[in-house]
Parts: sequence; C-alpha cells; structure tokens
Amino acid sequence: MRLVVMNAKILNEQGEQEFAQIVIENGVISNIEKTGPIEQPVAEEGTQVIDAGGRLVTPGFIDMHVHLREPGYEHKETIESGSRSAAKGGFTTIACMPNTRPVTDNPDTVRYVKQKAEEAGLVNVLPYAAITKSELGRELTDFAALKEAGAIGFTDDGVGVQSAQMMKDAMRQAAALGMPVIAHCEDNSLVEGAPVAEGEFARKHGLKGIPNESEAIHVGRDILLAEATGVHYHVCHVSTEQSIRLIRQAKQLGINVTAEVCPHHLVLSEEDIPGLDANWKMNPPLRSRRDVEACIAALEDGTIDIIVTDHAPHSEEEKAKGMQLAPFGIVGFETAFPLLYTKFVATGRWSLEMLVQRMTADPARVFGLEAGRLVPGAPADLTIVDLEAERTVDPEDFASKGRNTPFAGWKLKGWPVATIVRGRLVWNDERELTR
Ligand SMILES: NC(=O)N[C@@H](CC(=O)O)C(=O)O
Ligand SMILES: [Zn+2]
Ligand SMILES: [Zn+2]
Repeated sequence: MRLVVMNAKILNEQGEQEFAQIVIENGVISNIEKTGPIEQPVAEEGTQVIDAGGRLVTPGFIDMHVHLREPGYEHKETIESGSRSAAKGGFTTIACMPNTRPVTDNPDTVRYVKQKAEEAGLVNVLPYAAITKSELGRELTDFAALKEAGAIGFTDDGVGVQSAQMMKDAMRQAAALGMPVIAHCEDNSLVEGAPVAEGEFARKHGLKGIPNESEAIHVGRDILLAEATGVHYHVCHVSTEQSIRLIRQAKQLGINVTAEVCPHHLVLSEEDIPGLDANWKMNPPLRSRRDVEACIAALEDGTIDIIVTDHAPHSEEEKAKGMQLAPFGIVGFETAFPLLYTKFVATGRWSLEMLVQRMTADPARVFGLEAGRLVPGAPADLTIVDLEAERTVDPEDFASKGRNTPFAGWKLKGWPVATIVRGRLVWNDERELTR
C-alpha cells in the first residue's frame, strides 16, 4: 500500500514552512521530497494520492491525557466515539486514563481497552493503569502484570494519592520496571467539596474555593519522592504558579520530572466564568489570571513539557446538575489546536513550530514514543491543518458524545482537515480535500 501526500507544507528545521511531498509505504514514511507546488499528481497504479493543497502537514498530534470512559460509562463516551473525536481534532495517538468502571487496575481491563481501540481502528490508543486498586488509595495494583498487559504508565487520575507512603511505594515499583508515575495532584483535606477555585467568582457566588496549595502540596511532596526513588514523575494538568515554581526548581536539580498543561488553563481564568454553568467546571479549576500567565510562561520556557487536553466528556444530564453538583471535566479534542493556534500563534506570541512541537515531538520524547516526527522510517501518523479556515465552535458538530465545553460559540482559526494514522486516512473534513 502506497500513499502520497502532495502539496504539503511542512515545518523545516528553521521552523519555516516549505513545500514537500510525503511518500508513505506500508504505514511508514519512506521519503520526504522537497518539491515545489505540483499541479497534476502522477497517477500510478496502487498509489493513493492526497492533495494537501498547500496546507500545513504536521506529525499527528499526541494527547497523553484523555478520558474515553469505556468500560462502564459508555453513555459519556466510548473508545470508538472518543477515538473519532480525537481523529477529528487531529490527534493520532492518545493515552487514556484508568478511571473507568471497573477501574483499569487489572490486566484484563488493559487488554479490553486495547482490543476495543483496535476494533475502532482509528487512532493509536495507549492505556494507563491505576496506581491503586479501584483508585481508592489503599492497595497497590500489580504493576508488573499491568505492564505486561500493555499499560504504559501508572496513575490514579481523577483523584490524588493521599498517602505519601503509598506514593513512595508506587514510585519505587514503577522505577524498578522503568515505568513512569503520572500524578493527579490534589490534597483532599484542602478541597472538601469546593467546585471552583478560590477567588472572585467563588466569593461572588458564595461557593467554597479550591486553594492553589491543594495542587502544589502534592507536587512538592512527589518531587521529593521522585528524587528519592529515581522514578520518572509526570505531573498532570498543572494549573498553579506554585506548582510551576516547584517543578522549575526540581528540573534545575536534575530530578526526573516532567509536566503537562491543558489548553483551558492557558486560555481561561476564573474571571472568565460567565455564571453558574457547569461547562466551566473542571479539575483542576480555572484559576487566577496570574496562574494562567505562569502556565503560559512555563510552557514557553520548557518547565511544562507538553500540552494535553484532559478530554473529559460527561452527559448533558450530569452537567445540568449545576456548578456545585455536576461532575468536573470538559471535552477537549476538537477545539485544542484551533484554540491555541488562534490565541497564541495567530496573535504572534508563539511560533507555529513551538505549538506543534508541544503537541507532537515533546510528548513523544517525554514518554519515549516512536512518533511525533516527520522523518523517513517513522510511522506515517500525519495531520493536515487548514490554518486559514475560520469556524465557530458548535458542540452539536462534535464527534464526541460529550458536549461539555466552555468554548461554544467561539470563532477560531486553524482547523484540522484530515488525519492519517499509519498511512490510513482515518478522518477528513468533507468540506475540504475533495480531490
Ligand atoms: N479533569 C476533570 O475535570 N475530570 C476528569 C478527572 C481528572 O482529570 O482529574 C474526569 O474523569 O472527568
Ligand atoms: Zn486529574
Ligand atoms: Zn484527567
């Protein structure tokens, strides 16, 4: 099977866009030819041609923090619908969290997730396994068996590991297996049922506030434990200035820590929440403008390594319960790139290269994945993006079952138009690429 993506604009080493033709054989990039624009594709038998029409072609986006909800919460999302949503957002590899029902704390569930992803046949799905049984924080799972079944790291995402001893034991075991520990950092004793961050919004609406220390205390604790155990420690959805300070210092000391940030924490602060609408409720919560600025600066200077969506679909009924009672989480796949392109690249603050790198090469580096680069020999996972396309976010258009986004009605630029996984076109926008 041969596929040629012609009239692609790719980013070269200098971060400039240049014309190229990408040749793919058996799911692997076999050649990248620097050609000028081509009018007529050479029709060769057995070769499929996709004309990118001068649009940007990047390595497929990688999202190392997503919730696919299956098994157990298929009314929110399935591995199929989540994979489709990912493909539509330009993602070719996603890593899914274990807070399913049952929790992915046993080899059978890891295998089940992999099997379902294969049946969906859309994007590469990498499962995480839980640190503790049922994510209850009481008993460690069988790390060796979970690794053997195909888990790529350990996390109790959705909840923080409250016991320092439990976390230390987890890190020791993970380190021995050469596996990372991925931490949702939250000290429950400082949170106690608060739905939003401490701040103006919470005060105005008489709601309990989540303080910044609830996150940073775990980050600080875990950095010390990572230093002691030598594990690769990765911090989930960083949202506070204080956590960033600790991560920056840890990196300077040579401790093996990496971190991620979500688009919403780069774009929104608690001051932006329009009212008691639970589509603005997520964990960690939207924080102060100061925290947002710290997150942006940390991503720019590399203190935060990667961008993840934390795609967290919930049903409309669940989100209709209101700010206090609705579950935390917002969907993210289908708005991530246009949102960040519009807010940071189109405005001139970031280079296009930086944004693409934080969503491709950097996650591949952090997690040791063979992906994220356009080079001969690499798996042919590609995303075609129309940087000029301008559209309004309409949740009814989402491939995800989740409609829970704060970005409904936002006018954004830079939309993915086609997604290629292992040399196979898994999604394309019918409005585009009609040739
Ligand atoms: N981020 C969220 O607000 N929610 C996530 C859990 C999590 O990522 O902690 C979910 O599973 O819904
Ligand atoms: Zn989390
Ligand atoms: Zn999450």
